[in-house]
Amino acid sequence: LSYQVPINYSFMKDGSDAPTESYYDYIVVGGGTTGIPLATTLSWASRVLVLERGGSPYANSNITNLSGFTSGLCDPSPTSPAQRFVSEEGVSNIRARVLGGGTCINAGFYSRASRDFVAEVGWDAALVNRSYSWVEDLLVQEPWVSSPWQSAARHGLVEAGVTPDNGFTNDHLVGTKYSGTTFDREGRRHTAADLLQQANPEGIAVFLNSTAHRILFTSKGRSRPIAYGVIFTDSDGAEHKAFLSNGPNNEIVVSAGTIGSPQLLMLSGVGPKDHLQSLGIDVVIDHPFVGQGIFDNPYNAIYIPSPSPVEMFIGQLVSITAFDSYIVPLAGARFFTCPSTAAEEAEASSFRGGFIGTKVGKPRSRGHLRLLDTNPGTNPSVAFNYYNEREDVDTCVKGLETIERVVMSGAFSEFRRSDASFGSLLDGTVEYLGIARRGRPESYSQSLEQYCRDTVMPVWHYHGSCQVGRVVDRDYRVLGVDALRVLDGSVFGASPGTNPQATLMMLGRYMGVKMQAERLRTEEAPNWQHGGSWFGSWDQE
Ligand SMILES: Cc1cc2nc3c(=O)[nH]c(=O)nc-3n(C[C@H](O)[C@H](O)[C@H](O)COP(=O)(O)OP(=O)(O)OC[C@H]3O[C@@H](n4cnc5c(N)ncnc54)[C@H](O)[C@@H]3O)c2cc1C
Repeated sequence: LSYQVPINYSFMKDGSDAPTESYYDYIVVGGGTTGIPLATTLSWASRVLVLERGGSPYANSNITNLSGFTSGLCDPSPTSPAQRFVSEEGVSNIRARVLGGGTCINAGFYSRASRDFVAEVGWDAALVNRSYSWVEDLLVQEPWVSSPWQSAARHGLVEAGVTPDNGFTNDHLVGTKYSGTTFDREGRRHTAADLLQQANPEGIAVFLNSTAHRILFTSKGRSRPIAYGVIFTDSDGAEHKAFLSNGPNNEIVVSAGTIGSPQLLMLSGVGPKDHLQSLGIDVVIDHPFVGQGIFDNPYNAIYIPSPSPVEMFIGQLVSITAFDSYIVPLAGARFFTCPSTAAEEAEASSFRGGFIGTKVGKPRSRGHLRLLDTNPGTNPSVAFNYYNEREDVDTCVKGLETIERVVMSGAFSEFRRSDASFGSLLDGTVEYLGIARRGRPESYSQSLEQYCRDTVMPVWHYHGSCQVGRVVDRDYRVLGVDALRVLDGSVFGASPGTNPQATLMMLGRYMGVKMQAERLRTEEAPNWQHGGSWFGSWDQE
């Protein structure tokens, strides 16, 4: 792959250049982590349209360079690739809005799902391995030891008992490990959008700044509704319609992410009947579980000011404990808060220190998502119900106890002030995060449970709003309707055991291979003959 920026794919256009009406074999809504490898793969035997509400990642240095990571997350503009939302419990969160989706704004940590997870969801293990390898060959870099802080954290984790030391592996293993990263040694980010270099340019169209408003269904002469098109608007607000060509295998695939996919289903009349009717949405099918059961991995970090300078470090080192928590060190930048004054900016640039956080690996707490209005640009209202379940709190507390052993280890002593007790670090983190202290304990060291609840933040790995068995079947087809699938992080009923980007890119490739094989089995030749396509008009340019 080439990593020159900006990449201008011949098939990537602004939505304002889209025809008013056009026809495809597949319409993929959401050019993100899962949607791009899917569309890229399908483009070799079909005509595929990708609709992405965000812009191109290639001209934005906050995306393309590691040094822009925190600035990118703090960009509050209406077109920011990192769209913010606040959950019903008041916890600030982020969703992607850019071609490449979450891979353009994430921390780059790359780790395969556990073998148990692959077996539980019933995937073909050989194809899973081939699909992971496809992604890894194209995007994933081996980690490297870049700083003494990183090295001290690693040895501290082993000293704290998170063993064995597994060295470098992309596999999900209990112990401490380095994993792959989508940043290279020059700090350049490699994203799912780069996978489009593998697409067949004749078989794919990508429209940017194109927001899907509604999936069109018909029940005419049928026992159940079938999806046949998508209405979308470009950045000027002009409306376009994309339709499926005739063909038994042609489908719409919603890959708009854990927030965007249930939102689009509901806007299209697929969701809990009472909720849709309360917003005046015509019900296509009563689907009570759309948006229900959403979850996020709660994460609690501890800020450790350092007496020595610290280089920026994210997303390569992790400890996976036997009690299913993830201990994640990050350093060298002011993570988790966005400077809003000149003084805070100055402080951010002179930042010295790091964070060690604990994430509940398999959260039990479940929440819900509901629409606030019928505008696809409005963030739905989401409750994750962090720490509603006792087991999640217990896992957090055990994680904090592990972090205490890391911070107080001999290996880590160079990066901890000599007078710092664990309790003072907990209280210092509460100050750093700007949490009001009314009703809080004298010191959080006396109540780790309360620390878990008071300082919970997301680690942006939410899933579960269109779960297999409740909203989609095991092939990700939406139950009760035809020609419609959902494929992205929303379909998981449980966490893949690790950070999801590896498994979602793998899943896009995996399903692309399977869907293409199904098509080729039932058709004699690639389906190039359908009428009314945009290909004609582009060929004339
Ligand atoms: C800040 C941050 C850090 C993270 N760090 C890591 C990490 O280090 N490692 C890791 O493995 N994971 C990480 N993650 C999580 C991971 O990136 C996400 O889980 C993953 O990218 C989600 O993939 P997806 O395909 O479900 O959705 P996305 O990649 O979000 O794709 C959905 C796409 O659909 C588009 N869309 C939505 N609605 C519409 C619509 N109506 N019309 C058209 N387009 C639409 C969106 O703009 C988006 O591009 C992180 C996430 C964030 C936000």
